Formats: sequence, structure tokens, C-alpha cells
Amino acid sequence: MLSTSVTPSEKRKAMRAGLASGTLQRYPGAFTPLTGPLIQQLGFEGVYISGAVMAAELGLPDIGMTTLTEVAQRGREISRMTDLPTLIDADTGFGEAMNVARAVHELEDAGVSGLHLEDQVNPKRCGHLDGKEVVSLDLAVQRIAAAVSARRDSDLVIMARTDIRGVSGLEAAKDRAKALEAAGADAIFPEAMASLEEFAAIREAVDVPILANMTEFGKSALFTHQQLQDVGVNIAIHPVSLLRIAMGAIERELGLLQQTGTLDGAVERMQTRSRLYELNDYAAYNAFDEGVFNFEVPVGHRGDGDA
Ligand SMILES: C[C@](O)(C(=O)O)[C@H](CC(=O)O)C(=O)O
Ligand SMILES: [Mg+2]
Repeated sequence: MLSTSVTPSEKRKAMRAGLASGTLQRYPGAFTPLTGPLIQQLGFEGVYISGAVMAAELGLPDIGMTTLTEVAQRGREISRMTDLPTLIDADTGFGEAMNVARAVHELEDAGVSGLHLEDQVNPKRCGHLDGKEVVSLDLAVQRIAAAVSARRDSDLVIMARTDIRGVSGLEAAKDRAKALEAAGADAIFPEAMASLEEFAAIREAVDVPILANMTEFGKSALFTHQQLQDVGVNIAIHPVSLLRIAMGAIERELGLLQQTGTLDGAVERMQTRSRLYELNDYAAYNAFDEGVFNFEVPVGHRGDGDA
């Protein structure tokens, strides 16, 4: 009720334990806080908080237009509603070293368990589009080193994302992954890998956990969790999937309403009121209310003359 009773510290430890477990950690992207409890109830290991989704929801392109305040707020809203660890997309860190440090503090305070920082230049773009540019190795390393030295909770997971595969190829991605690991990254997010073999090559290059981004309509095929686990991937994200599923349904049903003047035929496809109330845990609020307000005040204690 109201929020999770699992502390940020416990969630960060859980995220680290999951990454070290040898079992693939599955993090669907929560496109709204309400999907956090659902992801948890269905038995996933964690919740991803996507920059692309946050931007899209605001009607903006995913080119670094969202502010740290907005991102931290969304991180807090989603982390609050789940017992699971959360991994948030911190894009390029909202500037260079000092801004990255500030971002780490804000996101830590928001209660996220981990964050990833990428090596694109600003304005950044979706990692699965062409025409990306990356910063120099020095600058990429500085961003990670700044994040690592700024964190106050040593369990906060600092993940380094490199977009260099789509710019300079796999060999460059392996080299950069190694350098980012040496800079203190707890995990590596190799963006836009073309095949399972490429994930295996990154696995070979570094000792820290690696992430696979299973975004639809991108550069990577949608490998199964088993396939990813078999090549040594530690965590899979499905960043924008829930937004795409929901928006697909919304567009279809809105069209129906526009054409027929009623949504009667769509009701059977909707989440029911009772299921929604279950996710929002109405029962717990009722129980709380009954415990606090519906008690008997002993005669002589009402303060109204006990008339
Ligand atoms: C993972 C990602 O950074 C995100 O913001 O969710 C995006 C996802 C996408 O646009 O499909 C990305 O750059 O891959
Ligand atoms: Mg992003």
C-alpha cells in the first residue's frame, strides 16, 4: 500500500545478487508506475525505466530533451510502486563529469537501484538508429569515473552503455567495453549488437555483467531469454515493449470508437475494474481505513461532553 516496504539499499543488493547469480535477469520497461506491480506479480526480476518511453510519453523525441528533474521524478514514481530493483536510463548524464555526478545523486535519492550512462554525443538519439556519434574514449571514461566516485551507496549499480558498435564496429565495441570496465563500470550495455555472436564476443571481452537490449524494430533480433542466457548475457531489457503494446491497442480501439460511436465491443479486451483495483491494492487501503477511523471511542474520551 502507498509504496514498497523494500528499501533502496535492499533493492540495490538484490540487483547485484541477481546480476551475479548466473541466471538471466529479466527487466521489462514500466511505461507507467502502474505497470510496476504487474511486472512484479508476473515474476520478473526487475523493472526498467526507459528514456525513450519517458520522452515519448511527453510527446518528445528521444534526443535528450527530458530534464534530470523529470527523469528522477519518473524514477521515483516507478521505484516506489515495486519491490523489485529498478534500472534507469540516464542517457548521456545530462552534461559532463560534474553534471553526471549531480545526476547520480538525484537518481540515488529517487530510489533507483542502477542507472546507465552512454557515450553518445549530445544531442543523442535512439541507439538503434543510424547516424549516431560517440564521444572520445577519454570523455566516455570520465563520465563513468565521475558517476562511480559520486555515488554515496556503493551498491548503486553504475552501468556503462557504449553505442560505438553502430559507429565503428564490433572490435571498437570490445575495446571500449574493456576501458569502461577499467573505469569502474559495474556492468556493460553494448548497444545495437547485430547477433548472438556479438553478445558472446562482448561477454568474452569483459568480466562484469552485460546487458541485452531487446527493443523492437531495432538492430538486434528479438532473441529469447534462453538464447541470451546461453551466450552469457546477465540482464535483458524490453524497454519500450509495454508502451508499444498499449499504444497499439489504444489506436485500434480509439479507431473503433470513432467509427462506431461506442466501445461496447472492446470491453472484453479491456482490463477489468476489479483487476485494476487489485493492482492498486484497494483492499489494503480499506483495511487501513477501518483500522484507523472505524474504531470505538470509549465513553469519557470523546471530548464533546459525551452527550
Ligand atoms: C534503451 C533505450 O535507450 C531506451 O530509452 O529505452 C532505447 C530504446 C529504443 O529506442 O528502442 C535505445 O536507445 O535503444
Ligand atoms: Mg534511452
